[in-house]
Amino acid sequence: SLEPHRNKSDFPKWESHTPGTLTPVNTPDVTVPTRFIACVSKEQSGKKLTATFANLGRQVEIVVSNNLWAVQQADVILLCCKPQLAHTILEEPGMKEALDSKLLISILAGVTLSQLNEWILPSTTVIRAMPNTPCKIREGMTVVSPIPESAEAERDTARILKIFSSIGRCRFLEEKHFDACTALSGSGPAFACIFLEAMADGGVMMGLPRAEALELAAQTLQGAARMVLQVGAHPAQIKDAVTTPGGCTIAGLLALEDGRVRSTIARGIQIATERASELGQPGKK
Ligand SMILES: NC(=O)C1=CN([C@@H]2O[C@H](COP(=O)(O)OP(=O)(O)OC[C@H]3O[C@@H](n4cnc5c(N)ncnc54)[C@H](OP(=O)(O)O)[C@@H]3O)[C@@H](O)[C@H]2O)C=CC1
Ligand SMILES: O=C(O)[C@@H]1CCC=N1
Repeated sequence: SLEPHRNKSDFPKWESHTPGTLTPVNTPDVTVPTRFIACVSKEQSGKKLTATFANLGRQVEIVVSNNLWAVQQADVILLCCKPQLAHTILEEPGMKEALDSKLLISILAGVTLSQLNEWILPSTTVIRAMPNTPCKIREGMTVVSPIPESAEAERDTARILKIFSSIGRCRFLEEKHFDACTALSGSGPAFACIFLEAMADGGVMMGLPRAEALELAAQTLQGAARMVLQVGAHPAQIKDAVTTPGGCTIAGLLALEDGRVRSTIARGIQIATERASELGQPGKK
């Protein structure tokens, strides 16, 4: 059994919106997008995306080098370019007007709301979102900045939840936390995969075939993570429940601690946060 490490009242309350949170309704829902347009700058990228969406059986219009036209067609615009390109794209002649009274969602690391607001009209609602790559399999984690108060706030909230809770968990957090979120959940899949690969390498070192070692490592990390998210167990409880006195788990844990595994991982998040804060900032590469 999992012995309690903390008071019940201390347990984290998962307030994220998850797939399935939003129940389908019979009446047509204006917050559900019905038309999708994807913009790229290179012909080659356009061809690649056309093939990708055709394989997925998805109806997406691909537009090459014509962002203005695409924005004119849209109610909700997702800005997904490299951080240093935002300024150029948003300041294209006619873009401000095309964005007038619309919802602009930026997933750009580092680029602040105050920067974005300088490049658009006050009538455009702009929010930040920080998704991660597991969104591709609807297991993403997206953090969204608070919706500014306005007459359209309720509709915008519904639209945002429709988009991001359909591809994983989605929660609102103040913008001041965005660089840390960028590091923790945005870059996190890369950090988790380093750990996953290292676990598999250990198995291979001890004679396990590579494919099986990877499967064991991936399912074990997924299982442990789900115990935290679904059961509400504290990570320390999960650790202690596996750790037989004098057994092999404690032997492995001590070897990991000798390698300063915790501070190394936590410092990785710290450094990535610091780097995220530089992205898209003037004078920084
Ligand atoms: N990678 C991740 O896990 C995450 C990334 N982000 C953020 O997402 C953004 C994109 O990152 P990433 O996906 O890695 O970058 P990519 O370079 O893979 O994607 C950028 C996309 O923008 C398109 N693009 C570039 N210039 C223009 C332009 N002038 N007009 C229209 N489209 C253009 C590119 O098309 P083309 O090839 O034709 O130029 C490409 O499809 C960054 O701001 C990053 O901070 C946020 C969360 C997670
Ligand atoms: O590495 C990056 O800059 C982006 C932001 C979050 C994940 N990847």
